[in-house]
Amino acid sequence: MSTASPLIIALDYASLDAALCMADRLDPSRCRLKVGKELFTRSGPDILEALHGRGFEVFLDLKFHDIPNTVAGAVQAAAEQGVWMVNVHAGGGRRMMEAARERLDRHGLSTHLIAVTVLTSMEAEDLSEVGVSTPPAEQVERLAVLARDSGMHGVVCSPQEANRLTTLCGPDFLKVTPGIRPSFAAAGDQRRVMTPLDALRAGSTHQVVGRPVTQAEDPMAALAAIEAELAAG
Ligand SMILES: O=c1ccn([C@@H]2O[C@H](COP(=O)(O)O)[C@@H](O)[C@H]2O)c(=O)[nH]1
Repeated sequence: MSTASPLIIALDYASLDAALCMADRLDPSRCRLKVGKELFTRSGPDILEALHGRGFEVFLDLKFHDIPNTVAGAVQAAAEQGVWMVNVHAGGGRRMMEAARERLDRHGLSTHLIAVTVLTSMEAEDLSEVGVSTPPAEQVERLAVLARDSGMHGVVCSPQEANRLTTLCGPDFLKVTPGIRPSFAAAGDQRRVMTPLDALRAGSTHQVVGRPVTQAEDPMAALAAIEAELAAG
């Protein structure tokens, strides 16, 4: 089932059972789901089958980053399992991204392919330690333009950069934004954050929300509060 909601709930759980327990409280008409490294490493493709069987569209967030041939094969494997969206690291470069896109096109696979720019947990100091002296917002812009030119359908960025990327890359370019923190939630390890309403107003096309919902005392109440905030926009 497809949904008009911009919300993607991150199922960051250590077991298939725990993830499905949460999925069974959610409704595919109200959100999409994201499967990341921890859950996929524990459960393998079974989790995708289980979520698809429950009617959810799934973002497989494995952030592939390797040589072009390897990434193209991994993206093809993900798309053949029917995921709605898959991603690579833009830092893998133009040839890697082009190879991934070309592989999808060659096999007629319509999965959305996006690229991670700068992780939302990183700030200027973190970038500087890995040899990037450019400020985060500028680095995001550089990688987003490269991603667009390499055939990506959009990027993962912080909502703080969404507005500028709409100007740079066009309104149809997807801005998938983790780093969503409602006023009631702690930032934790995230650094470049925004509230759901501010992210919506900034032009985020999809909002990834994990712990503010999954670790809330009452996850359904937390989700409803986020939906109410978005409805005000
Ligand atoms: O830059 C990025 C890329 C991916 N993520 C993922 O999004 C969720 C966010 O979860 P929260 O609990 O809401 O912080 C998580 O699965 C990350 O792996 C990201 O945060 N930043």
